Amino acid sequence: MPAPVIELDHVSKRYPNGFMALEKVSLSLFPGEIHALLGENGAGKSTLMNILYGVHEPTEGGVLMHGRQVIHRRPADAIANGIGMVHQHFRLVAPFTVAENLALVARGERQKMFRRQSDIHAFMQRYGMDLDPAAKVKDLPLALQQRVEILKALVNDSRVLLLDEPSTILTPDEIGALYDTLRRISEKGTAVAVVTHNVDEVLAHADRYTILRRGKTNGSGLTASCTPHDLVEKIVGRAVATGTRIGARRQAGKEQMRVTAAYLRPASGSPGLHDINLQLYAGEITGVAGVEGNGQTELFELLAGQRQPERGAVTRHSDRVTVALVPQDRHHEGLSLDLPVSHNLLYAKIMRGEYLRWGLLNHAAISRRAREMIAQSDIRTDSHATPARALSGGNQQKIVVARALDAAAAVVVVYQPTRGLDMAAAESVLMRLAQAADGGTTVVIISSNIDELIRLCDRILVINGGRITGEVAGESMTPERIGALMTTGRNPSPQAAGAEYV
Ligand SMILES: Nc1ncnc2c1ncn2[C@@H]1O[C@H](COP(=O)(O)OP(=O)(O)OP(=O)(O)O)[C@@H](O)[C@H]1O
Repeated sequence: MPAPVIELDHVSKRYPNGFMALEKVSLSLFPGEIHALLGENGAGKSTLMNILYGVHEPTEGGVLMHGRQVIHRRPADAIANGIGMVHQHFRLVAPFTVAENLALVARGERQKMFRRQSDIHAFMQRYGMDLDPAAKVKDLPLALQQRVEILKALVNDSRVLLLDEPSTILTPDEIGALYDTLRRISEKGTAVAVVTHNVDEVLAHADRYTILRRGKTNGSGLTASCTPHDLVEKIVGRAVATGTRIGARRQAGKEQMRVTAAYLRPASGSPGLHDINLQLYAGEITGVAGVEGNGQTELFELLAGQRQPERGAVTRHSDRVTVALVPQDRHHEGLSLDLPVSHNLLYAKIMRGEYLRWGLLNHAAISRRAREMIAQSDIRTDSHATPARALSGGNQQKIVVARALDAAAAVVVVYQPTRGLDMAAAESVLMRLAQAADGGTTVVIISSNIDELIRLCDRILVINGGRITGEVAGESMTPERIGALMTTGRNPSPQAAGAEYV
């Protein structure tokens, strides 16, 4: 077996607040291999990646490259040593072209090279990618923006490529294509490490895995010798039942909200919305499936009341119909990162004056309720007083979902509610949405995760190019049927049951 390119040798990381996020973790990344890093929310995956990439320094232990100890005090040190990283939130300059984005990060002589179209093509083709160097990043779909991020990470001849949850924004086909690209990259001798929560993806595409649990290694080895069951048990410490229907099919109650012939003009990066008609009923879960960027954000904004249609209308049954939201961009819209977990959980209620006593904030009541919500949603935090910024991405997501479900709103609109959550947390969020609907709440779930929609929803609308291209319910909710509507806007066969709009 070849020698590892990079190793972590008994690395521990204690954050300034005293929290021990990693404890004596060792890991080796080999050239030519795809290594999956798994673990529940808060297990320490991002901390580990950030140590490899020079964002954090280990408190104890060392980082070795080609067997020699290196010290990365900042990402620039790691980049200079041939480490590239693709972050979950892309760091591209959207109005710039693909070529300009690559040239921006190129160092030394390579800068010149990234100004010549022919050289850029040759560079991309090395990894089997064929993007238009003159395309503006903002006009590319997310899956292609991700390719630009990968190329950016490779521009300076990286020998190590790190990717933080790259598959969460992709459809199943796009995930396959991503791993084809990663395989080509690894075959060139680069060591690839991917953080993911998706066990099936790991078994299908990765060579080796490491599982973190509460900051410690809880298993590692070759994927060829393990089953999904083995991995799940090591990740969450118990078996998790996934794949079965969540809740019985529900009977729709009274109409709560209606969208009539809504239209939004297409804009750069947005297909707009065209003739959207939708009725939402109490006690029903409506799914909206689609490849990202097909009008989901715009539909969310209409339902949230953040935007008015240019034609058509969005009406609520009465003024008493309130809407709670789980937004797409939880960092900017969902959380105040510097406020404590407790205030983030109860933000809307605090703002409405529900936690005032004698005109002052009732901190005891806020803490009490926050602690209950933290326990109920299994939010992993030192304390309710910890700033939201110090929580792992998945635990931040749990705060946003817990707050939306605590609002007792008539309608809850959630955007990718389980993105970035581990299997156990994802199951718990889906169960809680089901319980809310069983209790009479109207739930709308916008997601590109077809399996999750089929398990949870009573009916699923498919959105493509800003239009609703079909609606399926009951037995017609199959991945094939929905997948076909998502990508082509057509039912796979004319005999298939269910409505289709053209
Ligand atoms: N800056 C910080 N200060 C204090 N604690 C932190 C800080 N960053 C992370 N932590 C804590 O360290 C632990 C590990 O966090 P990390 O982000 O590495 O987890 P993760 O495995 O990537 O989780 P997720 O899947 O939710 O993204 C968490 O409990 C988190 O609250």
